[in-house]
Formats: sequence, C-alpha cells, structure tokens
Amino acid sequence: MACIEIYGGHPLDGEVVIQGSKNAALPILAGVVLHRGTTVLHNCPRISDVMHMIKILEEMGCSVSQSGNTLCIDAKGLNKPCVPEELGEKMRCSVIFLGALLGREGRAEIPYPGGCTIGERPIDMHVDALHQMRAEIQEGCGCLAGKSSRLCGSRISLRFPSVGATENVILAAVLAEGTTEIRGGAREPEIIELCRFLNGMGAKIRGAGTERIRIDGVRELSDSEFVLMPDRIVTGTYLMAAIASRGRCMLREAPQEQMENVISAAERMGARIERMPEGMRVDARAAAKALPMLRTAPHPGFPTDLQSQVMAALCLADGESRIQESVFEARFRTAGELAKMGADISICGQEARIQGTVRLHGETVAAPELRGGAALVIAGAAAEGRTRIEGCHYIQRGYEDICRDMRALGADIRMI
Ligand SMILES: CC(=O)N[C@H]1[C@@H](OP(=O)(O)OP(=O)(O)OC[C@H]2O[C@@H](n3ccc(=O)[nH]c3=O)[C@H](O)[C@@H]2O)O[C@H](CO)[C@@H](O)[C@@H]1O
Ligand SMILES: C=C(OP(=O)(O)O)C(=O)O
Repeated sequence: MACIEIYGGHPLDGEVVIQGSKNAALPILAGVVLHRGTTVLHNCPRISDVMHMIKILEEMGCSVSQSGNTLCIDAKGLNKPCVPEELGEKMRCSVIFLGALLGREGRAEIPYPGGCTIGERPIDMHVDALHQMRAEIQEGCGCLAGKSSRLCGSRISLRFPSVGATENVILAAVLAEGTTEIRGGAREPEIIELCRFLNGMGAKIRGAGTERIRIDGVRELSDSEFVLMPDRIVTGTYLMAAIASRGRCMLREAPQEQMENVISAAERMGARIERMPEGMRVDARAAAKALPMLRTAPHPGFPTDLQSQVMAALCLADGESRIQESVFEARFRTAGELAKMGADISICGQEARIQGTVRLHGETVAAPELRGGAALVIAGAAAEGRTRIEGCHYIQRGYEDICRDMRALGADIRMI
C-alpha cells in the first residue's frame, strides 16, 4: 500500500498552480449525459473521483477521451442508464446521475452512493424533490430505481441547502416540462459553475448563487466547451499548510472571490494575504493566532471541507481555539490522528477545542477520509521529523498530486 512520507518542521516557501475543482467537475460530468452529443471540458482535475465518473459514463455507453486535463465526452451512445454498483459505491457524487438520467432517459438505476464517512449522509431530500417532479423512485436492495414518462417542473423547498439535492433537482429540471423553482437551494460556487456550464449548452437557469433558482425546461441541448474553475478547497488546504509551517507561498489561479470566509479566517490567524490578478500571495511567517470560535456552515459560511485542515494549523497556534462543525456530524475523526503527533484536542459533540502547542512530532498516522488526510499532510509538513501517512487513496479522491504540489511549495515529501 502506498503511503506518504514527509520530513517536516521547516517553513514552506514556494508556489503552485491550483488544480481544477473536484466539486464542480463531478456534477458537470453527470450533467453531460443530458446532451446527446459532444462536450469538451478543460482543466478537469486528474483525481480518482473523476476517473470513476469517466468509468461510469463509459459503462453507460458514452465515449470518453482524455488528453491531459481535457476531456471530450460523446454521450450520444448512452443506452444503459444504470450506475454500476462497484463504481457508484466508491463516491458520493454518483447520486447526481439520478436527476440527470431521469431527465434524459426517463429511467435510472443507481446504487446508494458511497464516499467518505463523515456522517450519515441520507438522500431523502434528493428523492423527495424528484418525487415532486413526478418521478417514481423505488428504494430497496441497496439501490434506487427511478422512472418517469416526463419529468414536470415543480416548486421545491429544501429544508437545508443541500449541495447534492440542489444539483440533482437542477439536472432533472433542465429537460423537464415547464418551470422548476428551488427555494432554500445551496449557494456554493460549484452550483453557479454547474449552471454556467448547463446554460452554455442551452439550458435556461436563473438565480444560481442565490437560494432561489429557477429552471425553465428546454427540449434539447447543444455541443459545448467549458473550462472548469480552480478548486477553492485545494487552495484553502495549501493556505493552511503555509500557516501551519509559518511559511510563504504563491497560490496561482486561486479563486479568491469565492473564499472570503476562508481568507478572513487566515487573516485572523495572523497570515498576510495579498490578492493579485494571478493569484493569492500568502505570508504566514508571523501567523500563530488561535481562533476563539470558527463555525462551519453552508456557503457563504466557512466550508466544512476545510475544517480538518484549519484544525491542523490551529494545533500550532498560540492559545485555545474552538471549532463547531455544523454540516456533518462525524467530521472530527482526524483529531485522534493529530493527537498521535502531539496535538491537544478535545471533542465534545459538535465542538472541538484545540489547545495550541509549540511543536508537533512526526508519527505514523492514517488518513480517515479525504480532507482528514490533507490535514495530516499539513501537520506532517509542520511537525519535526518523519511523518508517514497511510490511506493515501482517500487523498487521491480530491488532490491530483498532493506530493507534487507540496514539493513545489517547498516541502520534503514523497509517495512511497
Ligand atoms: C461532491 C460534492 O460536491 N460534495 C460536497 C457536497 O456534498 P453533499 O452534496 O453530499 O452535501 P450536502 O450539502 O447534501 O449535505 C449537507 C448536510 O445535509 C444532509 N442531507 C443531505 C441530503 C439529504 O437528502 N438529506 C440530508 O439530511 C447531510 O447529511 C449533511 O448533513 O456538499 C458538502 C457540503 O458543502 C461538501 O462537504 C461536499 O464536499
Ligand atoms: C466530502 C467531500 O466530498 P464527497 O462529498 O465527494 O464525499 C469533500 O470533498 O470533502
């Protein structure tokens, strides 16, 4: 089994170009099936979740060619609207095929989605919303089977701004009869990106980025070409790595305008951030301040996908910090691994208390999930001595090559 080895304890100093966004790429890859023709996607990250989406598309009858970070997908030949169990179970985003396949074929079969264990992650809002659009969905034997003679637009109120449920409804609504209005929808930048992509193919979607999204159904879409946005969570990960190691870095192509809450937290931790047209320059040489309270929340709140990484950086801050996790109920699993490296963290329900220490020490630890793994890389780069991180396959779900990027930032790190 591959593992990551880091010799840490010195400040990072370097620059990196930020990869394309995982959480934008995945729903867009489900969205391509809505068009019986060709879609070209540029800046698509070469991560294992994207590779699994490609395999699912191929299993369904699409043809996919890849050249570097560009994908060309021809969905004309799709003839099997089913997500194979062994692929669907590997990732969360496989559930987004439900709305897209119902929209195109009027039928879909998908397994319950897998992905990282960070909470219960039910899909009741997805299913309820698609029911309201006149889909029949049967659940049982670990899978969902949906059918609909033609989906109908509807007014759908979500009790929580679920990213996935919002995406599923949008994808189902693009080719549906009439107008769909989502109230209480997610406002994440990746939702805006999905809608920009779909509108570029001929969809009629307004209001993306607000809690009220309106989709007027259209009869068909057209060929398109799209450049995916850079990943704000990967950017935030390297920002926290600079802070933990008290280093400096240039994060080229960082999507700064989508990161207000993250930049503000980094500044409160003592980092100096210069926003430039080509990216974000970070000087964290003096960064050592604790955060009295940081609460995760749906966008524009602080992203839950950066909670573990900020926790790793706060382990080395002056004083006590608190983090409240409000989105997923089981997202503090990395704390135990950080403790093996000398961190002082106590968990009480949805709140973590982190007592900053002067140093962490290298240790053999295991990534409990994707972002927890990234947090251990941050801790390893800041800790004295050698850290070995097992469970790298989790990290590869979302980071193209975290060792390559961290080396570019000045870390002594490799995959062994
Ligand atoms: C591929 C992708 O884009 N994944 C992101 C997406 O996940 P995902 O779309 O799964 O996250 P959601 O926004 O749906 O989940 C938020 C909360 O709502 C709950 N919930 C969700 C759906 C539902 O039907 N019922 C229900 O109770 C979940 O258990 C969770 O507590 O948004 C999360 C929240 O920003 C991010 O952490 C993930 O990185
Ligand atoms: C939780 C995440 O992803 P997913 O929803 O794909 O499991 C994440 O990207 O941090």
